[in-house]
Amino acid sequence: MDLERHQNLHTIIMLREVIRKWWRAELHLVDRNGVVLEWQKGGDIPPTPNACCRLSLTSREGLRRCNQSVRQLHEQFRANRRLRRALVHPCHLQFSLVGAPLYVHDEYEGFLLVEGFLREPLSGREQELLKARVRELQPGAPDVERAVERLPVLGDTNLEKLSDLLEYGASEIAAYEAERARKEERSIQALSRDTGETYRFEDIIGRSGAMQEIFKLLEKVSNSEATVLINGESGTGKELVARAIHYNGPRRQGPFVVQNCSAFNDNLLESALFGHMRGAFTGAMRDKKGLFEVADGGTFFLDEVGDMSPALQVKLLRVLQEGTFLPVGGTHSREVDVRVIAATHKDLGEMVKRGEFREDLYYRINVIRVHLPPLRDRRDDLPLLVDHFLRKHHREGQRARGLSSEAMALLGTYAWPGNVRELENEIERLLVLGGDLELLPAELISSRIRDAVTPGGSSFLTARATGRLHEAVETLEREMIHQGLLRTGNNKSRLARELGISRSNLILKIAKYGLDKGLPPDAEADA
Ligand SMILES: Nc1ncnc2c1ncn2[C@@H]1O[C@H](COP(=O)(O)OP(=O)(O)OP(=O)(O)O)[C@@H](O)[C@H]1O
Repeated sequence: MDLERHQNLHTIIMLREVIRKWWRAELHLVDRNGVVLEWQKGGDIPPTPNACCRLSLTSREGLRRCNQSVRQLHEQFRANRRLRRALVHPCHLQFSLVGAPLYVHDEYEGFLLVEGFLREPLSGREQELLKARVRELQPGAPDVERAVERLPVLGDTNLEKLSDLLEYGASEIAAYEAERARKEERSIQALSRDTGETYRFEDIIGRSGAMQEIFKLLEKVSNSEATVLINGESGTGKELVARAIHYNGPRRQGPFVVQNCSAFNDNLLESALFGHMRGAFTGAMRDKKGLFEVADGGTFFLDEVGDMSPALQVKLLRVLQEGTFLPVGGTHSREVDVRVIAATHKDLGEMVKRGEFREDLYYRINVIRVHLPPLRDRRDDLPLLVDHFLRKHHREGQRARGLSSEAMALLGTYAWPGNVRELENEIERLLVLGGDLELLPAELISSRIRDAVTPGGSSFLTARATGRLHEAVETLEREMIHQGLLRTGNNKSRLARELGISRSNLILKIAKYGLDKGLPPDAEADA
């Protein structure tokens, strides 16, 4: 357990300040072995507000005695797992310690400690005795008189408050660690999905006839080593399908490498694909591996293969036929074992006819063809995809269960030029804007989409004549409040008067619809 990290938690920093200010005492974290984190640093002990403790801790013998007291308290906690409340323990020099045990995932991890306070004021004689003992530890120390005069004294009530604060600090650390574990678990899951499971066929969503045909084909394709050509408009899921083929096939343990052939100019693309030798061109300071070598033993997804220059088409053909290539500036060819999956939104057959794409390469990569239909041709898949993306981009604690029937109808009418990617982005945006709404209303859909479906856009709200009445009423209510907040500059009293409802009712509705984000401050409330 990294207690250093806990030192910097906001709660712990605040607690430390409060304890210093109210009781002139110091908060420490003690680890599961009973070691005070800050006292480990040898002579580098941070200044504690209690000057007597400071003098004691900076002497070897004083530090030993303090450590001993801390260890005794630690032993009590360790020996009894049922002790979950703060305990007070005597220290030397007539001081006391208080500690609250820290349990993370039900394991004892140490305790929060405050040292250096008296339980009762000292009599004159006791003060003299204390001064003498401090001087024994630190002969010649100045200001011992003053240090003893300013000692913090904590009666029962104060000690109770301090104990509560320490227990609160311990519970905050435990909550922080629980949240961290949850996050780690989530990112491990995400990582493991990323290395295979995400790309199961189940993650390709679609039940339309066209998609059913594709699934059948993918089952066969994955188990083979054949080169695949995926055809489809941008955003139809070409890369998703390529990954699924790789991660469901015999090369799943090997790398999956992606390169978009339209992203670079010819020279850069050649060097990216095949690598280069040092000095091959200005700026080539050292040998560099190409992506074909990186993909050795795995799959190389070449996106937009139709944008490759004729010179590179020749090189690609050679890798496909012989498994060899020459790095830029190289004299010896290299050998690789790579499965190629190529993709394009262009009609390669037509390009061959026009002489823009090599015929031999076309036949070499077109062994198996997968055609991904655009979203507008498989609208049956829309509800499934919407549902999938709502789940994919749902944030913890968010209420959104779905889209209102009106919103769904709107999406169903749109032409989706950007295909599934555009739909995914739209759902992600709706989830952000929808705040805590259970059903995401049509009014939140991008104006680009609304205008395309119902030119003029805003007529959508008034034109509505179907669907559930309570949904329609909620949509209208939300819209009126939203517009009103913008119009009045978040003046809730004025808006409540305009709407004919009480201010508190308005505030409740604003919270219900998640409209309180991004508005200017309510000047009246501030006043
Ligand atoms: N059938 C599908 N099921 C689930 N998600 C999909 C589907 N099709 C596409 N997506 C999602 O849409 C987004 C775009 O998909 P992808 O990048 O695979 O498309 P592409 O055809 O390769 O696009 P481009 O040609 O622009 O590179 C990704 O987030 C992908 O997960």
